[in-house]
Amino acid sequence: MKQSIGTLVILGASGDLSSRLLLPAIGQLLTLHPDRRFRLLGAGMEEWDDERWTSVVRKAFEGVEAKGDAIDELLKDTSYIQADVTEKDDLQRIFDACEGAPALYFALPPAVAAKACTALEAMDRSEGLTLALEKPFGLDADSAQALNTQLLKLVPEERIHRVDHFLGRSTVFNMIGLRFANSIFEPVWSGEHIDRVDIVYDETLGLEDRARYYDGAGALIDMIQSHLLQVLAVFAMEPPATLEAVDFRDAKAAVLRATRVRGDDPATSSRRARYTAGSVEGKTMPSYADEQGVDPSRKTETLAEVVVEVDTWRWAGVPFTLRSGKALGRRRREVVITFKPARHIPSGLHGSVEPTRLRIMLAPDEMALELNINGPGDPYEIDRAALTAEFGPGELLAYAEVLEGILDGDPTLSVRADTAVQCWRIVEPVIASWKADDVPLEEYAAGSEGPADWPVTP
Ligand SMILES: NC(=O)C1=CN([C@@H]2O[C@H](COP(=O)(O)OP(=O)(O)OC[C@H]3O[C@@H](n4cnc5c(N)ncnc54)[C@H](OP(=O)(O)O)[C@@H]3O)[C@@H](O)[C@H]2O)C=CC1
Ligand SMILES: O=C1O[C@H](COP(=O)(O)O)[C@@H](O)[C@H](O)[C@H]1O
Repeated sequence: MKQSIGTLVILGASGDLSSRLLLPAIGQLLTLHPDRRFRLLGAGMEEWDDERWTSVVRKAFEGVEAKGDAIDELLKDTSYIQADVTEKDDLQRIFDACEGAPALYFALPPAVAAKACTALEAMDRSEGLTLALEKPFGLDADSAQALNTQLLKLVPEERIHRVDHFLGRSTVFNMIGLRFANSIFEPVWSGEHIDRVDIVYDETLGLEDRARYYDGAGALIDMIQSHLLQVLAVFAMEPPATLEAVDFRDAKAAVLRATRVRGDDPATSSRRARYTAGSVEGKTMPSYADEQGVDPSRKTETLAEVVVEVDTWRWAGVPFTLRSGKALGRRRREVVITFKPARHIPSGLHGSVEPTRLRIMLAPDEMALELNINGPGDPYEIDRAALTAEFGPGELLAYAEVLEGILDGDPTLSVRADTAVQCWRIVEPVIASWKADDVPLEEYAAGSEGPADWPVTP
């Protein structure tokens, strides 16, 4: 541990991200790594006082059974500052309450985060200030580039963390171990042997009262532009020499620079849909368009699918389908690698032969290698079998992993400035094509697998 941060400040502390993901992660981190100490400040628009804030923190900690001296100390000393974080004077009050070097975690809608940075520009900033910004980083490639430039006026690059919590998920690193620590996978990890790759993140969750943010984002920006492209980058990278920040982030950046919508044709390489009323896991769900705070005329998609290609020697011609949606009937979070058919199957063998598939599941962390084997009974009959393994959960929650990087000033799991811009560059043609209505907004009933006529992902 080489923690340099004395105070962690959550800006937007009364929001969903803070209570549902950040506070539990802090609780877990301090329980498992009790030698860490820092002050926690919450700042938000809500008229909360210290007591109310502490009860929110305590409840989040209870949810992860957080305990120990570090937890008790944090709870004794944490406080809440009611603030409009786009106002200089309010930010000054926050700095005044910090002990040691502060890290500002922007748990804010992206437009508000950008305004807060503008306010920071005009003030004296605390020594050792670190900034952690959530996805989506900026609103498009130009604004992400402008935000990069603006942030550099505030602090040096090594103290800017562009957070993507999928990089803190243990399975994303499991993919690296599986591929590079075994001699059987890396030799077949290319378009020579792989037919297609599907990165799927289907959620049963609906809007969860997040219309204010989500209705302006939709599934493409909320999930594909950030999380799924990061998973793609880790999956498709060239073998890095080390997993140190410089090698790891270079390798990811090279993949994303070579990635573009398949055939440069978003009209044929993307789909979008929105859920109508239905029932998910026994819970009735209203139509997305009728959810509180939604403006149906924005035509926000709740399910998106984009096919991209990675224009490199290794991956030329392999379609990578990225799909994510909400209110679907089945939670499905996996990377599915479909291998090319066997070159020749001796005549005499019968039964249906499907391609070999490797599934890498993202929570629960598991894998399955689906093979054709001669099953029991008739020795000439081909059957299907799956070799399965559990990776086991990582020690830390994804957000705790990411927070540790921020506290220690380790950028390995944070998204590099150029990469954040590349991710927008990849999806921008899709956004433009959807805006022009070149791709119809289809519908699916909440609780279904998506529009009935969409091809099923393997
Ligand atoms: N929620 C999630 O599951 C995840 C969210 N994220 C990202 O986190 C960010 C925040 O999302 P989320 O928490 O869901 O959004 P919410 O709308 O729930 O929270 C945003 C918070 O910011 C506060 N806020 C808005 N403007 C200001 C301001 N000027 N000064 C101080 N506080 C302000 C809001 O207060 P008020 O309500 O009073 O206006 C609210 O408490 C987004 O970028 C999102 O992409 C990333 C991963 C997961
Ligand atoms: O960033 C986000 O991620 C979550 C999905 O991640 P998980 O780790 O909570 O499964 C998604 O529900 C949310 O819409 C999005 O903003």
